[in-house]
Amino acid sequence: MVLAVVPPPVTVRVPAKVNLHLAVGDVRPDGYHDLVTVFQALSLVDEVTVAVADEPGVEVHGEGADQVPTGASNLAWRAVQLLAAHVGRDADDPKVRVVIRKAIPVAGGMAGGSADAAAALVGLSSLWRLDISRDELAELAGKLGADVPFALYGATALGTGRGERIVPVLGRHQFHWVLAFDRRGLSTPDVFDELDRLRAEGDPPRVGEVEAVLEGLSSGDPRQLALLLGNDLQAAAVSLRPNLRRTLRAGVDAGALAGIVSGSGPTTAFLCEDGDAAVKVAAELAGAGVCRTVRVAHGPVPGARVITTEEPKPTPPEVHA
Ligand SMILES: C[C@](O)(CO)[C@H](O)COP(=O)(O)OP(=O)(O)OC[C@H]1O[C@@H](n2ccc(N)nc2=O)[C@H](O)[C@@H]1O
Ligand SMILES: Nc1ncnc2c1ncn2[C@@H]1O[C@H](COP(=O)(O)OP(=O)(O)OP(=O)(O)O)[C@@H](O)[C@H]1O
Repeated sequence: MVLAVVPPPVTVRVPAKVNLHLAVGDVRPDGYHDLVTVFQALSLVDEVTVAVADEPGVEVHGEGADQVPTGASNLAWRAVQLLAAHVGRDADDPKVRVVIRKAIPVAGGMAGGSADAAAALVGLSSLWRLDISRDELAELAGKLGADVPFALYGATALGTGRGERIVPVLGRHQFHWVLAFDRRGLSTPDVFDELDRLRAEGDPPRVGEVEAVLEGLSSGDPRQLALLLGNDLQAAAVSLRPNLRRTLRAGVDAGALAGIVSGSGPTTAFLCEDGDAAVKVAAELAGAGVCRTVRVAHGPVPGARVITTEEPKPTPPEVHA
């Protein structure tokens, strides 16, 4: 008699991102925009478990779970199907169950869905014992979305092309952040469309050169980096959500060194002097009543990686506004 050994489930922890610098070029014929961006992975993480199962599907728990599709459009499920097809398995019946525990806000500009997709790729590579390099996974990741490759690598990185071409940025310094979640999400294509509209009408501000940001990062001085943070999508996000202006002001009034919209928003990210300052800014911002929830995080942290079940999940202090 031959007994089939079912491999144990694999859990992957994967970070959210903030763009320290996001320069957006003109719209391309394929509808995308060329970007030059600096990503940083933060200690705000989703956890994704993949397991062999007769009943395939996706389960979502945690932050914003009710807004996440559990069918074929879930980005983690699309990752399962893409990897299955790539290695010659049955993509329509991959015999996998995916459980997502979310802490990254949905449609928040922090690449939450992209993170889950990257985690599914890493988790399945381990579950199926695939001999596949991170660079080969990154190729597949880029097909799922512009932000997915970065979630594989984490840390701090320069992104070009649609944002999917990643080069690591070396650095030993930790930075401390406060994140303000807005009451509702924003659609990424809507924010890019709004930027095109604003540019057709006038000349919204553009960020400076990326080199200065890379120097600010290597100095390790949050005061220097704070002066260099910039996001071309910020004007568009604020145009669609004028309340973000008040949130950005409230964070700086609370003592943050600088505040920016994270990616396409509406999450706002505040760089702080150190960990203690971040806790103080978070408490004050929560009291200002300008957002739904406030979190403290630090970065850079590693990209998607398999964790052992003993490893406790970091629980960033949560302050309800
Ligand atoms: C805003 C950022 O988060 C910054 O890192 C990303 O550019 C967005 O990355 P993403 O959500 O992974 O984006 P995708 O899922 O690939 O694309 C969603 C939509 O965003 C717009 N999009 C995205 C990336 C890019 N370089 N140009 C774009 O115009 C396009 O309308 C695209 O159809
Ligand atoms: N696993 C997932 N987690 C979150 N959203 C998902 C997922 N799969 C599909 N979605 C859909 O994708 C949409 C965008 O979600 P996501 O949280 O990735 O946005 P985002 O963080 O703003 O993305 P980005 O920063 O990459 O532009 C959601 O509104 C949701 O309907």
